[in-house]
This record gives sequence, C-alpha cells and structure tokens, in this order.
Amino acid sequence: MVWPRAVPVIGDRSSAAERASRPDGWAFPVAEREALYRIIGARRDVRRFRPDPVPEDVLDRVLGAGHAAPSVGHSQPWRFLVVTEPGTRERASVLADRARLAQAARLDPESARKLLDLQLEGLREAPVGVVVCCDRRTPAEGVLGRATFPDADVWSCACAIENLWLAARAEGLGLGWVTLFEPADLAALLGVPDGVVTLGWLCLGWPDERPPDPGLERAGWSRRLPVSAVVHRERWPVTGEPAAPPSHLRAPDQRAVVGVRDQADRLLAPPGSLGVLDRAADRVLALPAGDRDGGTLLLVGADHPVCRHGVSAYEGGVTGEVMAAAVAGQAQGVVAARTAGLQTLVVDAGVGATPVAGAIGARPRDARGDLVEADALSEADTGLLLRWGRDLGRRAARRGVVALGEVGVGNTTVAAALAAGLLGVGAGAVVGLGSGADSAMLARKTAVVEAALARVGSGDPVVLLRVLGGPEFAVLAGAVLGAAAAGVAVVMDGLATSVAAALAVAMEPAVAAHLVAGQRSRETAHAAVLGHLGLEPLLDLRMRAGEGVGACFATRLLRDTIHIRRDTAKTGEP
Ligand SMILES: O=C(O)c1ccc[n+]([C@@H]2O[C@H](COP(=O)([O-])O)[C@@H](O)[C@H]2O)c1
Ligand SMILES: Cc1cc2nc[nH]c2cc1C
Repeated sequence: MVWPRAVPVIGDRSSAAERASRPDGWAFPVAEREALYRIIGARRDVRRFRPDPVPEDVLDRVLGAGHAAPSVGHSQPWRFLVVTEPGTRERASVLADRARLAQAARLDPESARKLLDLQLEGLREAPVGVVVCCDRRTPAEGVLGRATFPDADVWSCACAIENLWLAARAEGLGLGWVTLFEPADLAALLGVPDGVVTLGWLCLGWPDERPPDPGLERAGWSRRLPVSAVVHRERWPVTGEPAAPPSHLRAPDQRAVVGVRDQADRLLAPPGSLGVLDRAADRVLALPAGDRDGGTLLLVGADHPVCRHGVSAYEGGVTGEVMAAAVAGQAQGVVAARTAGLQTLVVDAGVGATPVAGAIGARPRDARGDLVEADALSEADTGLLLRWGRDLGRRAARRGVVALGEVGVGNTTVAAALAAGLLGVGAGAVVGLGSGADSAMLARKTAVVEAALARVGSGDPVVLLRVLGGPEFAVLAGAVLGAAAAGVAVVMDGLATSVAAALAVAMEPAVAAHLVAGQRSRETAHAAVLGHLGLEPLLDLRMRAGEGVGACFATRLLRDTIHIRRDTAKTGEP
C-alpha cells in the first residue's frame, strides 16, 4: 500500500519524486533568465552622474536588494550608511583626491599621468553616497562558517554591494565603487566606531554616461580575460611537479547518494528523524554492498615493544590471554559480536613468541622496535601487513559490514603517537589513560610519544605506520582499504581502530565515504581523530574496552536503523 505523502505546511513543499522527474524544475522562465544575464552583462562602474535626485522608493528597492544578499551564517553584517549631505560628500572627495595623489606618487611617471587623467570617482557629482560597512564586532567563532574563514563577513558585504549594483543597473541608476580612501580617514569622517570597517563609498545617481564597455578597458588599462583563463578543472594546474597518483577507490556516485536520500524522503516520517543514525544509514545504503544483512568483527591483536618503557597498567602477556579467549569465543568483543549477530575473524598480528593457536596468522617477519630507539616495523613488514590486511578486509566484507576491533597492551601509546603524527598536534593533546594509567605513567607515555614523534620526518601514512605503528594498525588500515574496495561499510570502535581508519583515508580519500564512527571512547585523542575524519559517533558511553565491543553495539544499531527504513510505510504522490 502506498500512503499519501505528508506535505509540510511550512518550508519546502516539493517532493523527492518531483525533484527527480524534473531536476531543473526550480528554474525561472527563459525570458526572466535572459533579463538577469543581460543586467549582469550591462553592469558598469559609473563615474559621471546627473544631479537629479534619486526618488526614495527607487533607493529603497535598491537598498532592499543589497539587504537580500547572502551572508555567512545569516549574520547580515552589512550596514548601509546613506550620505546625501553635500558637505560630507565634499570632504569625502578631498580624502579621495589625497589618496589619488599619494598613489600616483608611487607609480612611474607615465602610469601616474594615466592615473591622474582617469575620472576615478563621481563623489562630488553623485547625489547619493552609500558607504557599505561591515560590523565585525561579533566574534568569528560565534558565526557559523566564520571560525574557519574569518573574513567571510566582509565577503558577505561584497555580495551586498553586487546586489546593490545589479538592482541599480536594472533601475537605470549608475553606481561607482570608490576605494581610493585611507580607510581610517573615511571611518573618522562618518563616525564609524572601532570594530566596524568600511568597504569604500558607492556613488549612486542617474548616470551622465551610459558606457557599453568597462571604462578601464576602453582606456586601455586592462582587458577582460576569457572565461577559460579563470576556470580550472578539478585542481590548480600543475607546473612541473607530477600530479598526485590517482586514487583507485571511488566513493559512491552521486546517483546512489541522492537515490538513498530520495527513498528516505518517501518514508512516512519527518526526513532525518533518526538523527545521527539516519545520517549513518544514508551513507551506508549508498555503498555498492551497503545493504548486505550480515557482518563480521575483524579482531586484530599484537604485542608492543614500547611496553618496556612502562606505558601500560598491564603486562604484555594479557594480550595473548585475551587472544586465546577470543579464539575460544569468550573474549568480551567476540561475545559482543555474537550478541550482535556478527561472525568474528581473530587475527594474530604478532602476539607472543609463537603463533596464537586457532587464530589467522598475519605476523611480522622482522624485528620490531620500541618507537623511541627504533622504528616499530621494517619497511617490508609494513607493506606485507597492509597487503594481508586488504585481503582480510575483502574476506570479512563478504557477509556485509565490517566492524573493527583490536587488542594490544600498550597500543594506546602507539595510537597516540600515530594520531599526533597524522593530525600534526603535540603529545600533550593525544596521550590518554589507556587501560588505566596513573599520573606517573601518563608522564612516561607523553615522553615516549614526544621521543617517537621526534624520529618522524614525514606525515606520509605509510611512513607513520613504519616508524610509529604497531602491526595491528597496519593490518587494520589495510582491512579498511580492502573492505572499502569491496563496497561495504566499516564500523570503527575505539581510538586504535579509528587511527587505523584515518591512516587508510590518508592513503585513499574515497575510503572516508565507507566509514561509520561506532562510538567515541574514553581515550583522549579519540574525539580529535573522529573530528579529523569529520564523523559523529553513534554512541558516546565512555567505553574503553577495545576488542571491537563498541563497534558491535553500533553495528547492531545501524542494522536496526536500516531494517526500520526498509519496513516503514512509504508515501507517494496523492
Ligand atoms: O577502545 C579504546 O579506545 C581503548 C581505550 C583504552 C584501552 N583500550 C584497550 O586497552 C589496551 C591498550 O591500553 P594500554 O593502556 O595498554 O595502552 C588495548 O588492548 C585496547 O584494546 C582501548
Ligand atoms: C584484561 C584486558 C582486556 C583487554 N581487551 C582489550 N584490551 C585489554 C586490556 C586488558 C588489560
């Protein structure tokens, strides 16, 4: 049965079906589009004005268009100072004359003459001046989008200027933008307070010239470049240096991503009502094999020579005991996997002196280092473990989603060092409690991570793995690559598995589309690593069990979400 679509009474009333059948259905009629392009093409910087007044209603429409501009985080930082008082305009003209002479003095004599010949402003003639100001007194961090681009507020004001300009042109008004001012002088003239900046002076009035082409082009000052000279495709063009090797992995194509969202829009539920779970389901279902019902916990264990520096609350031998319990189906992670309906692959990436009975072997062949004195892995082992990991990832992917787990006493120190190398932060930002460190142990961990980082000369993920990484990190990073290549989702667990996934992303960026952050663990660096990956965790329960326990809980939730999506009533057009 198809249920009638629930149409919102506010906001966007269009349906996914409508948007899919007519992707261009948002366009304006041809004549209106052509008018817009004509106005854009006919906009000119006008320097000569008639003295006739600008009617208030026309001015209001133009200012309204300015105020309709886009602004960062909808902050509307512009303020339009409208100046008609002749005395103020005269004083502004003197300021511009001064700036023009000062600029001419810095040019060679011929260019200076050219500059002085140009009619650069219509400050005295234009009946209206609009000084666009940007109120920058709101801290950038408080405005969505400005923390990362602090000048985006000023760009918003520039967008307002373009709107004013186009509206003025449509009304038949001329507008000239004058920036020949010392900003402080202009601010002082108009009483603009500290924290508010001006973007120059817009001269506005009926034009006493109707230039078909830009004035500076006519004067031979410059020419408009062809569009092809200003558009670069995909990357900034390379000169000399070879381009980065192309990635072999592909994120799901846009059709799949949009198709999943369209299906979700058809549910008899408000779009996105399952929050973080819906977002995770969206990305998983867009994968080529994202809807497989089964799943596998890939549990990888290894020992760490760094333990000799007193960085773990437990003896290294515990790792072997947990691995034996895992093979027997009794380790916490394996029980969690069973409870969640997942099969488990237990992988020995170098635990104890002899192979763990019953586990899949992926043990390094060469001597391993303690990070402080020597590299964690040989170059050959790094490559080998990554390759074995890929094969294991593909194998685990046969049933569906791959949940990651690890066991390795001492590996929160290794994970911290890798996270610091990858994120470019110091040891203090990444060292955490692990399985139960005290403050003296934390100090030793920090010193070890600092010493290890001092030995790294590169941010290359394979180099980081060799110098800092333990074997389980290499196997897990390879497994993420293999599972992603097989088209399934990968659910991360705690810090170590997330660091391995972040290394895989650094090797192949398309891996990112396959990742789901199962949980945020108690370990210090974990939040930063998930932030680096741009992922919100499904769970935040202060877990620090390792072994993939959190990944199993999350995989269960994810699968339940996908089942709910599948069975919830679908709506259609009435
Ligand atoms: O999942 C986590 O983020 C997590 C946080 C702290 C500890 N662990 C587990 O504890 C072990 C590492 O802790 P440590 O103190 O020996 O470095 C390792 O076997 C992990 O599985 C795991
Ligand atoms: C007992 C124990 C179990 C673990 N499982 C994963 N890491 C572990 C660390 C310890 C100490």
